[in-house]
Amino acid sequence: MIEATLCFPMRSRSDSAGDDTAAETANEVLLIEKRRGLGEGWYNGPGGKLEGDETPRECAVRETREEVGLEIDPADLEKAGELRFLLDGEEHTFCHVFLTTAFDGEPTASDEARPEWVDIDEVPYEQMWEDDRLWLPTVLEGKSVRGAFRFEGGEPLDEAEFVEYDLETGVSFADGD
Ligand SMILES: Nc1nc2c([nH]c(=O)n2[C@H]2C[C@H](O)[C@@H](COP(=O)(O)OP(=O)(O)OP(=O)(O)O)O2)c(=O)[nH]1
Repeated sequence: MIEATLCFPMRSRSDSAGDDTAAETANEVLLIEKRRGLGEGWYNGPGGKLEGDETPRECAVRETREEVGLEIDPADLEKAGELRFLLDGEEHTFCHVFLTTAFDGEPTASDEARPEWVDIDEVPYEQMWEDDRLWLPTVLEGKSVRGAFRFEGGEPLDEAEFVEYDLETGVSFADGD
């Protein structure tokens, strides 16, 4: 099973750079248009698969740096979700979702990603993974989620059919990840 992360930097519209604005007042989220790999051509948060023995937080920090050039202190990531993606009845990917309002730098495009600040009421769900509309609005409101999403039809996951899901909100997570 693949272990992966997603990171959603947030800011309030009036900010020109990241600061420690409370998540409750943030009304824009940094999405990327993914330029290659799984989910190519769709919007998502920065993120990717864990490498070596890194923790999910370390992975989210590294992927956000590599994809859009923002620097984040791992302690400033707020765990917001745990998502299980199942393909044809088998565990395929376990994804840790983080939010942050504290980061340094300006989002910059890379080979992998084109970053774009988006109003949280204008997230382009029609150009995203089909399940995202079910859990991302809750996450962007500052509530935690735990979900399982079933796909069928074989690899790759982004061409499989999304068939059903379970979702809990307002959950808590074990320390450390
Ligand atoms: N928003 C969202 N993200 C998803 C879903 N399913 C899924 O795997 N992801 C995320 C988890 C990872 O952050 C990302 C896939 O990892 P990745 O970006 O490293 O994949 P890749 O094939 O490009 O891998 P790589 O060659 O760059 O290592 O997609 C989904 O249903 N919704």
